[in-house]
Amino acid sequence: MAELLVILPTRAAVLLLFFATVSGSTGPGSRESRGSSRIPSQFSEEERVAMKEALKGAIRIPTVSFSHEESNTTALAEFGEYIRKAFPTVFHSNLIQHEVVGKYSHLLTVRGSDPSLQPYMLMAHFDVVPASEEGWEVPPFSGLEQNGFIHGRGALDNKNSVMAVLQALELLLIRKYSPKRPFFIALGHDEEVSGTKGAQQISALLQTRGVQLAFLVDEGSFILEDFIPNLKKPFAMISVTEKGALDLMLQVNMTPGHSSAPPKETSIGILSAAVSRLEQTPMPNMFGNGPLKKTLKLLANEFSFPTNIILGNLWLFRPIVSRVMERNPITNALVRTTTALTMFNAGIKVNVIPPLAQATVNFRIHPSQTVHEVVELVQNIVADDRVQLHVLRSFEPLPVSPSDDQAMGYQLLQQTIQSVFPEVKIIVPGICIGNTDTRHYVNLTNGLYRFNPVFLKPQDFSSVHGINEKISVESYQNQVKFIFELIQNADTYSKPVPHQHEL
Ligand SMILES: CCCCCCCC/C=C\CCCCCCCC(=O)N[C@@H](Cc1c[nH]c2ccccc12)C(=O)O
Ligand SMILES: [Zn+2]
Ligand SMILES: [Zn+2]
Repeated sequence: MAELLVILPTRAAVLLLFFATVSGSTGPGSRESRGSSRIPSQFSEEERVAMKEALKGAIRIPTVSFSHEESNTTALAEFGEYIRKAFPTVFHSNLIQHEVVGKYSHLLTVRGSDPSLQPYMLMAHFDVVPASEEGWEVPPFSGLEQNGFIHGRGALDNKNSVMAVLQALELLLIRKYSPKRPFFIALGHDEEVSGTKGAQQISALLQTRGVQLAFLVDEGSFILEDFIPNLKKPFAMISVTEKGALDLMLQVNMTPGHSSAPPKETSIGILSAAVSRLEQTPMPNMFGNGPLKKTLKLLANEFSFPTNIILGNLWLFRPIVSRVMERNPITNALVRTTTALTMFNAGIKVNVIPPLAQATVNFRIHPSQTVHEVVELVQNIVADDRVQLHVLRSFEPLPVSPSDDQAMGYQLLQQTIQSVFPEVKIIVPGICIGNTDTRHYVNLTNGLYRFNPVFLKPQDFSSVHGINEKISVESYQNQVKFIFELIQNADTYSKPVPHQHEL
């Protein structure tokens, strides 16, 4: 029953017709169709060159999201034209319905030859954060290839995924592959400014159509290398949850006056003390709650003595492990709600005691806390009635998606990682410390997975939203290979028989 594509009556006719109709030469019944027989993920030299050139072209379009109100809309529209030209087979296929949503985002509905199978969704976004040329080895929107790397803003976040998904589908269709399981491709244009015009609208549209997804895959985690001292082997982390967020504005209003006779305390002084208290008082360490325990348990075997024993016996060593994790900013973000002072505004003239001081603090909420709990903690830490708190935006941490042997999305990712990256022996569930468009789809599925099939080192992580963002040509080609295999694996997936427990 769960395998059924659930569609509400309103749009049922249109969508069922689209999913079910077998038409043209690419239909599963036709002689030309490859049906769901396995196609090897081998690409010619010409195809490999075309792949990387297509990514370079995508990077050259400066699809920058500056703020909620401001983005480079000319570039966003150009990007839409670009993908249509780069992937003609996808955009002309009668298996695929293409819709532009929220002016610039793209939703592709890929018909499966077996519409009774529950669809899944592949997600990515093509807007990027701004990049000035300062500090870059090559201009950020040049898409230049140097020493085997394609450079530029979006190379890792997240034009690589947009292009890899479309590229893999293009190559499958060229080989006459006809997917069995229906799926969606959702390409957002405003993820960097929270996805309300893109992903949120796509999600609303799919909800009106009554779509329920088996699972979805978005950005948000990688195959990590050198992130943990003493763990030399790379490990794939599939994020099964994501932190919540709270943007809190702290404000102090005081009577303005002449700076020659200042009061004992000013709005700036009061606010500075408040935000300093927040910075100096970290939110509670929540280690031991949530999926991190499973992550560490799976990683434990990969360490040598005594770390393997320590991580394998958290019931005993929990206090030590949680303290060690606090020392590094990334692992610290995994164990608690983080507090980041990101904006501060006050003062109008050098000789005026300012009436107003404002600071904005960005909290990323640990999966075992709520927005309300964090606001209460902030009130207690600030402990000053003169400091007003205004919630600018908030959302709760995302639910934890299943990672057991019955979880189709997780199992498919795991299986595909094992076949495309045989050198990666460790695959663990994890927490995404940043936010993604995934959260707009919580009503559509409980299988929300964040994973990019790309190797990432700490210095690469710094390049995301930083300088010298780049991806190796080999890495990108493997990403295409991964999607190429994932789509086929989704077509041959069968639920494992649950373990029989002996009486
Ligand atoms: C023991 C295990 C060690 C594990 C190490 C973990 C390493 C972390 C590696 C990768 C982390 C990837 C982070 C993904 C970031 C997600 C995308 C992003 O940057 N989003 C932005 C913008 C954004 C999108 N929606 C919202 C909503 C609210 C605020 C901001 C955003 C972001 O999170 O700021
Ligand atoms: Zn991103
Ligand atoms: Zn980003």
